[in-house]
This record gives sequence, structure tokens and C-alpha cells, in this order.
Amino acid sequence: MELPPASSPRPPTTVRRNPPRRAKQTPLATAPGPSSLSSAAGGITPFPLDDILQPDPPQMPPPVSKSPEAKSADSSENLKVFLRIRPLEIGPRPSRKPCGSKAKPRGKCASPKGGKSKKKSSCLAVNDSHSVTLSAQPSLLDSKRTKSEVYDGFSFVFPQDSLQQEVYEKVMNPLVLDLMEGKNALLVAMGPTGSGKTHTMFGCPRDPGMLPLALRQIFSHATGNGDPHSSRSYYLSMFEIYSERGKGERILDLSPNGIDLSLQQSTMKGLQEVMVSSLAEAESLVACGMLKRATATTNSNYQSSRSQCIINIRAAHKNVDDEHRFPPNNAVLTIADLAGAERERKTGNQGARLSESNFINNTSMVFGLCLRSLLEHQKNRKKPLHKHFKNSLILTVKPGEEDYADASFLLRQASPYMKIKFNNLEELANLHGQKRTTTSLIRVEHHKRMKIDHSEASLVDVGKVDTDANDENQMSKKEVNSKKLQESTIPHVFHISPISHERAHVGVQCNEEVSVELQKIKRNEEVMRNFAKALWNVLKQYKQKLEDSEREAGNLKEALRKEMAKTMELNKELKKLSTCCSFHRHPFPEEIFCSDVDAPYEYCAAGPFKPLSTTDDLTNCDALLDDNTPPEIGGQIHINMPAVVLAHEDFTELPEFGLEMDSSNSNPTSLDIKTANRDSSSSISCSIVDDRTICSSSKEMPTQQKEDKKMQTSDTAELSISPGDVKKLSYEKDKGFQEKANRTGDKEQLKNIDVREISYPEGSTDSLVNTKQTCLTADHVKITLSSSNVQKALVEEKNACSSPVKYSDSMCSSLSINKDAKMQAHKILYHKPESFQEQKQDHEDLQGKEDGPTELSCKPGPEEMHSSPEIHSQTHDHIKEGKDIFPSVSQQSQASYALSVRDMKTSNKCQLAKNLKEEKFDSISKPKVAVKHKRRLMPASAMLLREFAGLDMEINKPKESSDRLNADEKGRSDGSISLFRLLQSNLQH
Ligand SMILES: Nc1ncnc2c1ncn2[C@@H]1O[C@H](COP(=O)(O)OP(=O)(O)OP(=O)(O)O)[C@@H](O)[C@H]1O
Repeated sequence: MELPPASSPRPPTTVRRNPPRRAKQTPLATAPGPSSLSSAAGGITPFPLDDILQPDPPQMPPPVSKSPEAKSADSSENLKVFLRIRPLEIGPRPSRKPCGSKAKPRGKCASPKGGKSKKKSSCLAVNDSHSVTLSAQPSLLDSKRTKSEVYDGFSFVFPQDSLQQEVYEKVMNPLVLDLMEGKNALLVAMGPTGSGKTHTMFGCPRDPGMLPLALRQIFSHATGNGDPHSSRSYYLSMFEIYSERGKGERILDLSPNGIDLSLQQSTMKGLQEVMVSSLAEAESLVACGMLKRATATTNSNYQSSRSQCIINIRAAHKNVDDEHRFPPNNAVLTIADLAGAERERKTGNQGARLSESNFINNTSMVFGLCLRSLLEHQKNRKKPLHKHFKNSLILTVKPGEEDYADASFLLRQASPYMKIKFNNLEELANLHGQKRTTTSLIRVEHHKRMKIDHSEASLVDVGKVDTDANDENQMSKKEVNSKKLQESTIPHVFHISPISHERAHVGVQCNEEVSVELQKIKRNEEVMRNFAKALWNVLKQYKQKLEDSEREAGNLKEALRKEMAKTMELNKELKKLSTCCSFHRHPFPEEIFCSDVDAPYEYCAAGPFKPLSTTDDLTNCDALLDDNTPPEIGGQIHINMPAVVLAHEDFTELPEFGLEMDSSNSNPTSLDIKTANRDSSSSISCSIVDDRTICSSSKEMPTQQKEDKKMQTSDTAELSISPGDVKKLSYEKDKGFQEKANRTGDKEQLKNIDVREISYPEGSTDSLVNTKQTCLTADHVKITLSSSNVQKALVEEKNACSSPVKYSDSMCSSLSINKDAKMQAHKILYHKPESFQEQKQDHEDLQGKEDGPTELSCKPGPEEMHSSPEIHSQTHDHIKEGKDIFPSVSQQSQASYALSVRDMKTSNKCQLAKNLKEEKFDSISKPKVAVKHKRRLMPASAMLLREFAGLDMEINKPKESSDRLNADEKGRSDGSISLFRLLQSNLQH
């Protein structure tokens, strides 16, 4: 090997390399695992995919598990490209021998070391065994060629001093071995003319080339005793493709009796194969063919080949039986010596020779195009490039400076060929053959399996397996069957093993494959079993959850049913309450308080002037309407309702109101009727004094309200009973009660209502009493103050009446003194008919004092009169102090109507609501009723307090003298006198 001179400057170098490609990472490497896909539902454990897939897949033996494509990938190899550099100096050219024009001179085989020639510089330097550097000589360097080129990737680079044997060992020997093993092989020599192609392929007797050396190797093995190769026959054929004087392409059989050939569908028709049984026959045949090959002398090559020469050596079995013992395919070793590309400038060919040169160049170019097409074809991965033989290409170049262009052209052309990859179809063919054998074995095994499983076919048949059967038993049976199959398969495979070593190898592979298949089946079964278990567990969890949900739904339905029942009851109560509270839309004081003196309690019995909507309202109404549940002492029920503002001028139109009291107190002495609203409070206090009941009315108004005398009619209107709304009630013994509510005008002082003027026509009382449709029990006493100044009282003895008294007009209230307190309470205000007779005279005496301070004086019977000065004084203290005895009411935003019953320890039932009818309030709610507000001044308590100041002086005076005194003159009213007497009577008792 010659290296470039160190002294010569090396031009810039362009490196042409084929760097190895790195495989890209597959997207699956970063794909999420299957466990991430499983999401746990609420309360349900996630599906255990990992557990299901826990069994590791069986490890496939590499040679068996790989697909044919993978195997082909492994067996793929690049086209082997060798580079042989011809020596710069060859021996002197011997003189021509007259053996014919085509005879090659012996001098072509002269050793390059033998001749003496001028040392030339080389354009090609060997870097290593796989790369060379091509450099142009300095004289040829110009602006365009200033670079050296490095060609890398060669299978091997043979330097100039390489020997034929070295080339044979690396290039030809593997192919020959493949041939003798029944594999095809190809070796092509390619290079410019005179580069040593023919020398490399054929050589000379002293330095034989690849073909003679191959024949020697082949026949050296064929003659060995006991060698299997001795049973083969080798056939040799030679032909050339040439152009006769440049007119056309011809194919000539180079065998001794060879004729022109024709190409028919890749088959060389007429080609003779000469069986060679010895090396000598083969060499002789080759020598004869070389003599027939067309050669010519050119300026580049003394004996230049003018055709493409192809030699085939086919190895075949001698006996037909041997085809069963050896691989069935015949191997062919092909050796091609191409004609070298020529440059007209170098060769100096003219005429027919020039045409011949064009043909040679064209065929060389076609060969290059074929290789390029293979290179392009391998880019199509769907159609990989296969080969049926090992392909090797040996390039021969001349390293002379003048050969730079040819060498550069060749290396440029052939460098891509090193990228050509072939899939060795022979290995695939063998694998397919093994696979076919394996398949046949599997078929045999399958047949045996059918025999084995015949008795249990019903169990193996998956399609007929009963799903309700025990899976584990079936699995165990399947495992047993699999074991039987495995046990029965292995001896069968070994049974065929004595046939041959290779087939035994195939049988072992088959056995391994069957084992792998069995492992696959087992794994699949285990995976399916785990899957079934996991699915069963998940289904059980869902079932449990579903049962829980159904149970909870049942509980909810039950609760809903109960709630609906309660709702229905509440609706009934509401309807009942709505029915009884039928005077909504009417303005009326909203609250009535019933209190006891000793244990004051407030009990509201106001009617539902508006629909009740709140639970409190319902509760209040329930307590109100429930006779069996007396109100709690100190309890308080408020029913809000719109109010109406009444002026004292309109007091004559004051609607009827009644007080219904249900008291067990045996000694009621007084009662207070109190109205309260946000702006003012009014009260009517009735007390028993001697044999009379004195009622007083008072009104407290704020300053602003006092200044604003205009009444309003609205939802927040108020009912006020002013001191001027003095009622004179008269009692007629035989005619019952009659109220004459005479308005006395605005007065700034406490006004009492005298009951002397109450008249009740005879017959009316009876009719009322006898008319049981109206109301209440016999113990009930009702007082009705009507706007028509007619007071109707109803006294019922024993029989209860549930329906309220229906009064003729306007708003009404009722006071009922019931049950245990009946005889006492109602006599506070009213007397029974027999009592009325006794008190008639007193009333008549009082009738003449209408002009004086009005008092409401009811004359109860002596036995029922129980005055309570302490209580009365207490009440008056409240009034005097200006306190609201029902402070909780006075601050209400809406008007309220307070009814206070003192000295009643048991429940009072205020059925004001029942006694009020909706239509009776229509007139009140009209604007004409809600007139302007009048100023209310001193409350009745103040008046009473003033009058009580002088009672101590008058207490012992005769009745007639005191009664005859003018109230104004004495400084006290009749009411005070009556109250004083009541107190006196109580003290006496
Ligand atoms: N490695 C070598 N050692 C000694 N001599 C060689 C070597 N290679 C080639 N030669 C000599 O070079 C000359 C040309 O060789 P050869 O005829 O083999 O070239 P070629 O490539 O076949 O040319 P062509 O394509 O025109 O036939 C021959 O005389 C041959 O002996």
C-alpha cells in the first residue's frame, strides 16, 4: 500500500460517510399504562387491571418468537462492496502471441513488482481497511477541484500490493462456502477499463483469480471420502453479452459448443451447462470460454474485455434420494466480469470500437442503475428488498494520477451501493420450510390432540361450555389436557428426530414453539380467570351498592309519605284555621291578650284577618282553637292582621266586638280590654265596684300621632278607642242588654261607660238564648257592641254552641266567660235575667247621669261580685304610670287588639275570630270608616286615679246622698263611686 507523499500538501477533504442511524423512540414508550385508565367509581374499587395482567407473558425463544420480517431484518445485510486498488506499476507487457486476436497476453498476469517503471504518484490513499482518500494530483487541481474525498464504508479495501489469495479469502471464499451449503452467491467485478477486473476474477495460471481458486476449493471438497459434498454434481456455464461492432446486443454461450443465446423472461434460452466433475475439467472449460470471450486492445488496456462475461457454477445432488436428505434447492454461484467503462480520450477507440465502447459504457451504466433501483426500492418498507443469494461487489480502481477522474467517478457511483440492504430470502425460505414442517407437525399434534381430547371434547369445546359450571374444574381439566398434550407432543417430536440432525433441530424448535403456545394459552386462561374474578367482585360491589340505594330510597319514600301525611294534616289544620279565621282582608286589631292577674298570661284569640302562613300562626291558631289544651300561663299568641284607624267620632260605627272568656276563676273582678298599636294604645278596663261593673277606656298616643289627627286606612291602620268613645250601656232587667254607644266627643279625660243605658228588648234575649244556633255554652256570656248601638248579649246556660254568633253588621268581637268562671265572669259585665231584676233599680238610678263621666257599669248579682282592689289598683297604677300593661304588644308594627282578662287562672278562649265574618268588615275597611284620627288624651286610669283620691272621704256616706251628688261637684265620677263600692263589698266579704 502506498501512502501519499508526506511532503505534498493535502487538499481540503470532503468526508463521505454513512453514519449509523438511531432508531427513534416509539410513542408507546411514553404512553400511559393501563392502570391509569382505570378510574375508581364512587364506592367501587377500581378494576384491577394490573392484577389481571399480572402473569408474565411467556418468553419466546428468539429464533421462534421472531416474525419472518424480524428474522429477515436480522438476516439482512448490506451489499458487500470491496475495493481493490490495482498496482500502479505492472510488469512489462509481453509480446503478443499469435493465438488469436482475442487471446489475452500472458503479460497481463505479470507481477507489478517485477517491472521497473517510473514511480508515479497515486491519487488514492488507503486510510484503513474500510476507507480510502481520493486526491487529485496538484497539477490537476484548479479552483473547482481543490478537495480530497474520503470514501468510507467498504467491506474491505485491498491495497495495491494485495494478493489474489487475500482477496479470495475475504471475498470469494464465503461465497463458495455458501455454494457448497446450498446457498446462492454472486460476485461482480466493476471498475474502469484496465483496473484489474479480469485479473481479479480470472487471474492467470501463476496467479489465479477468484474463479480458479473457487473451483479448486469446490473440487477439493468434492473428492473427499464421506463428505456429503461428494454426492453433489457441479455444472458450469459461461456466456457473454457483447455488441458486435456496436450494432446490437448479443449473448454468446462461451461453452465449447456454445451458440448465441436469447433471453426469455430472465431465462437464458439455449445456455449449456457443462457438468464438471473435476478441477481440471472446470479449468479447461473456463479457459476455453475465456478464449472465446471478446477482447480487444485499447490504449488503456492491452487486452481489454469487450463484453460482460457471466459464469455460473451450480451445485446439484447426484441422487434424487439425496434431495430428501439435503436442502432441496440448488445453489448457484455467479461470477460476473463486467467490461470496464471507457473514456474515448483514453482508449482512443474509433469506429466500431468506439461503438463498442458506448455499448460497454451503457451496460455498465445499466448495471449501476439496477443497483440504484435496488437502493431506491429498499426505501419502500412495505416491499423490502430480498435476495436469494449473497451479493458482493468488488470494485477495482487504478490509483494513478491520471486515473483520478475514473476512480472518482467509480467511487461516487458505487458509494451508495454500500447502503443497499438485502433480506436473505434463502434464510427466510429455510424458515418457511421449517415453518411448513412445523405446521405439519402441529397438524399431526393437533390430530393427536383431537384423539386425546376426544373423550373430553365436550369439556374442551368452549362454545358448548355451560357458563354455570364450575370454572375452576374446567380450568383444571384444561390444564390436565394441556399437560397431556405437551407430554404427547414431545415424544412425537423426538420420534422424528432420528431422521436427521437438521430435522431433529427443526423438531426441537417445533417443540419449543409448541411449549410457547401452551404457555400462551395458560397465560390467557389465567388472565381470563383473573378478569372473571375481578369482574365478579365489581359486580358484587355494584349489587351491594344498588341494594343500599334501594333501601335508602325506601326509607326516603317512607319519610316522604310521613311528611306528606303531616303536610296533609297541616293543610287540614290550615284549612280549618282558614275557615275559622274567615275575616281576612279586614282591618282589625291583630292581637288579643288574655291575662290573669295572679299569673298573667296573654292569649290571643284574634281572628285571622289575613291568611295565616307561618307556623307560629298555625300554632297559635291551634292553641286558640283547641279546647282541650288550655293556654299556658303567661303564654302569648300574636296574630298579625291589618288594622283600621278609627276616630272617636266614628265610634258609633265601631263594629261589634265580643269578649269570650273561658275562665275558671271564681272571682273575676275586672277585665281590661286593651288595644295597642305602634302609634298608640287604648284600653278598656272594666271593674266590679259594688254591684256594678265600671268600664273605662283610655288612649295613649305619641306626640307625633297626636298632632296628626288624620286617620289612615291601610294595612297598618289602627283601631283606637279614644276616651271620647264612651259607651253607655244600659241594662234592662227583662229585656236583656242593650248598648247605646254614644259618642260624647273628644275629651281629654278618662271616660267611663255606664251600662245603665244598655237595653235588651225582651224576647230578643229569649230568642237569642233559645236560638241555639248562635253560640256557646250556657256558661258563656257574650257581649256585643255593635255600631248600631245595640248591645246583644247571649247567655247560654249549659249547652254549647260551636258556631259563633252571627251579628248583623260590621266588625264584631265577643267576650265569653266560660266554664268555671262562668258565673263570676259573665256577671262582671252582665247579669242573668233574675239578677237583672235585682239590679234594675240601680240602673234606673244611673240613667239620669248620662251627662256625667261615662262609666260602664254592669251590675252583677251580689253573690258574684268580688272586687279586687289590689288588682284594680294595680291596673290603675299601670295606667297611671302610662305603662302599657302589654308592652310586647305596644311595640308591634301593626295595630293590635289586646284583651286582657284578669282574675282568670285557667284558660281563656278568645274566639274573636270565629265571631267575625269577612263580609262584615268590608264596610269598615272602606275609606269612609277609616276617618281621620282624633287626639286622645288622658287615659281612664288617670281619671280613676284622680277619683280614687277622694274615696276615703266618701266611703261611709249614704248611698243615696252620694249617688245624688253631682259628680263634677264631688270631683269624682259615678264609675269611681261604683268601683269604690265594689271594693267596699269585697272588703266586707
Ligand atoms: N493486481 C494486479 N496485479 C498485477 N497486475 C495487474 C493487477 N490488476 C491488473 N493487472 C494488470 O493490469 C492489466 C489490466 O488488467 P485487466 O485486463 O484485468 O483490466 P480490466 O479491468 O479487465 O480491463 P478491461 O475492462 O479493459 O478488461 C493486466 O495486464 C493485468 O495483468
